[in-house]
Amino acid sequence: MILACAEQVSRRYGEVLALDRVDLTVRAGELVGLLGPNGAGKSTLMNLLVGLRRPTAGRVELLGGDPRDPASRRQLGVTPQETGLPGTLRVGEVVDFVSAHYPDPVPRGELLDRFGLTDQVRRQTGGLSGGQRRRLAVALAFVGRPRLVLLDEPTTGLDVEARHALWESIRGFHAEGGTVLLSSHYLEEVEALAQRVVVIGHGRVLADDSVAAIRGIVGVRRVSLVADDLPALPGVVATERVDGRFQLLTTDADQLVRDLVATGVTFRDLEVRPTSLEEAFLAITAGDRPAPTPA
Ligand SMILES: Nc1ncnc2c1ncn2[C@@H]1O[C@H](COP(=O)(O)OP(=O)(O)OP(=O)(O)O)[C@@H](O)[C@H]1O
Repeated sequence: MILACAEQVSRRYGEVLALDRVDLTVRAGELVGLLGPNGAGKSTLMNLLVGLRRPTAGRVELLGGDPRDPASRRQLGVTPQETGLPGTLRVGEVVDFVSAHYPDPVPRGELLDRFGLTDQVRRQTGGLSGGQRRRLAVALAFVGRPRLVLLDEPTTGLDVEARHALWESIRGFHAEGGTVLLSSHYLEEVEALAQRVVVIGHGRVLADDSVAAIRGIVGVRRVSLVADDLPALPGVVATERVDGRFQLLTTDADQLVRDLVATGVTFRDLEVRPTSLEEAFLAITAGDRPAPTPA
């Protein structure tokens, strides 16, 4: 059963095409990661799916209806990227306020316990640490026992321990049958939680596949060196020459370096480093673009 979908959705903000003919389907019971660099269009897609904005073109559906219709959002839980909590209200009061909107909310104690906020129940939200505030914002998405939860970069600003605790809560919800769409910059986070990853870059869906398949793509390394010329080498996904340095992208840097040495070509100043997510995807998607002319 499909709980959320976007079909050929585009969204324009003036001159900026934030989403370009995006297709996405989230089925009941899935935990889907939306992965992409800054400005890729993740938040825009989430905002369309929850009815905060309208697509410029294409169609979005949420829980069988139009997301802009409040009835479609009754079984939805959301944590947007930025949340404002009333600073003078206590944590317990905020939870009670949100709970009051639902017929069968998760009991306050249980919710706070699940999100590690039990000791903060009497604290004013204005006095919480950034991480505690974020945990509360995420917890509120779960109050109404939603069928589907959309979390926009839920662990931003959390330290490692808090991040892992939050992952546990999200996993717990999913294990009980809940459906989750969560966005992240971090492959590590998506890997820890999701089975399926949708990669977005420059407003387009670049990949929609299993975590393992995406891992393979993002495992690209950048081997860079200075040389007068280089022969063609196996396993190179993309080659660039910038300021006299060759930049080779490959999924097996060790083998590439062995092959390079075997060619006998003279080179110096060898560097091997991981590519950023953005670089990796640019490289993959630039596959059919001609390499830049040597400087
Ligand atoms: N309200 C807006 N007005 C104008 N441009 C916008 C607006 N919201 C988003 N954009 C632009 O749309 C593009 C996609 O932004 P979006 O926030 O959806 O990306 P994102 O993947 O969520 O990024 P981040 O990871 O930085 O949150 C960006 O170029 C952004 O500047």
